[in-house]
Amino acid sequence: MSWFTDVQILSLVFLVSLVLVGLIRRLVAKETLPLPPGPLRFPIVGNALSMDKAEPWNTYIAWGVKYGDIFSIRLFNQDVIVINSEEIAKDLLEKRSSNYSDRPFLPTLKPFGWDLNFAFTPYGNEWRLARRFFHQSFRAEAAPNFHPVQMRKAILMLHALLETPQNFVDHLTGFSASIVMSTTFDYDTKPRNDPALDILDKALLGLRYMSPEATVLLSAFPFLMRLPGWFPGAGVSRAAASSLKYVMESIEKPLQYVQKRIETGTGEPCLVSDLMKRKEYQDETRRDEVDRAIKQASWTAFVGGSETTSSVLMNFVLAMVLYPHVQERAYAEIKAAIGTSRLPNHNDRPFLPYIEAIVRESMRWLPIVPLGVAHAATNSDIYQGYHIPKGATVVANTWAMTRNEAIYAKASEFIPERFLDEKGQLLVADSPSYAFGFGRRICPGRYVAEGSVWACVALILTVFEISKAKDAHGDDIHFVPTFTVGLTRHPNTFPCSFTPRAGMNSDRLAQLIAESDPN
Ligand code: HEM
Repeated sequence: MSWFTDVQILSLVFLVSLVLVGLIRRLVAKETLPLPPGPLRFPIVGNALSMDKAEPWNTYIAWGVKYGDIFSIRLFNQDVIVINSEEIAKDLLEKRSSNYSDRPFLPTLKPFGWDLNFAFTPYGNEWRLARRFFHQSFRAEAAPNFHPVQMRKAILMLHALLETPQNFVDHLTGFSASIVMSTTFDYDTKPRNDPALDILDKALLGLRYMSPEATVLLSAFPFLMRLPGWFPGAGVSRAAASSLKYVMESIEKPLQYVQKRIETGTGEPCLVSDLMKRKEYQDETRRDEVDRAIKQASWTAFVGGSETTSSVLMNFVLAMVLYPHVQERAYAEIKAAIGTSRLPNHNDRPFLPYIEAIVRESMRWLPIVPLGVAHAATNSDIYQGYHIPKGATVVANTWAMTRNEAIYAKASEFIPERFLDEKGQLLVADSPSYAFGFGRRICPGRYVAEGSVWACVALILTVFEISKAKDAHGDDIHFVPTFTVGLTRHPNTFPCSFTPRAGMNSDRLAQLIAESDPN
């Protein structure tokens, strides 16, 4: 007896044909649809030579005005889709995140040792495991666990600022790194010349080679990466060799430190010790995979947590120098909400909306990752009638989003009031989340980052007035801010003065600390 009747077989064939025809049509349509519009491409180089090398986001804004909020360019052999609006970024990177969570290939990644940073790992199982390990310590619900260490380190930073205010950059970077070192490795950094941070500083030099814009030439001519160090023009391969050495050192040494403390039973819980005690780590068959994921989770926390937080804090200090009136309103709010007999802590956060607005504006005003971290399309796609090719690099231009005058009037100015209503209350619950990226790749360190920035901003505003530094004649030193170049951006050091508020000195600070809740 036959299982199917002829009619059923015919219907099945018909259905399968329909699906196949549909698929072929879609494929053909995708291939024949145009790419998003964009500037004229030159042979071989495409648009690579038409961009502002130091600040490509400005070129992207100018092209966006001409071609729209989504446009395409070509950098040598790479299609790049640039998005200048938050709405389109959300449409693609969030609503279609299963297709837009990959990372573009960077020829520098492995040679520089940066493949152990899971922020650049391709979308897949390796990335999933490292992100899951990271998430267990840094997820939103765990953020309050960081409050005591954030306050402790912020208070140490106040002492350091009282002692040597001229070294404020060191104190801000030291504060940011010490929080991550403590929570990731249970390691207390030294106030000066900490060996772990010194090595990290050297390893971080490789970060400037980790963006599609910075590596266009190397993607097109990979042999440049393989030139021997002595060869003229082999700067990149020399930089790669040095980066690899420091990256490996900055990964291995802290892990050995934790391992030793576990063996001697002396350590406090931290991300790495928790991970090393997991069942997966004990499973010999998975040891290599889990070992690598621990390295990725901890090194990415180390890297992601140090430079980012301190960059936002540098923006904050610069804003206080250039917009001094903001401090008066902030201090008045602190005095009115909690008085002058103790320091603010995270429990006061809901009652200090202006401080919150300053934190948000410090992230928006000069975004520290102006082009985010580039995503890549896993498969080809159609959006607004345009073809987005498989493998295309997708860049969300955060800088452009912060400069949207329809949302942020006088966008290039530092105006915390833009986040408040006429009664001084916060307009929306969240900060501009696009500063932390999009979709499945959104920054998983954002909760701890916001808590650290908040602690530092609130405490500095309570204890100090920040102003322009004075020259020998007592006149203000004027300066034009300059900024670092690379994937992340923050002000280079600038002259400024931290003056303790009336009656503030080490004794008074000690008294305030004694009266304060450590959380
Ligand atoms: C205010 C400070 C920070 C800003 C503005 C920031 C911003 C970003 C951005 C834009 C991305 C790329 C997101 C995307 O691909 O769409 C990112 C990724 C990431 N950030 Fe942050 N970040 C900050 C602080 C931190 C901190 C403190 C940590 C660690 C404790 C951290 C860890 C990471 C990690 C692990 C990734 C990679 C995520 C992935 O690829 O799956 N970040 N961050």
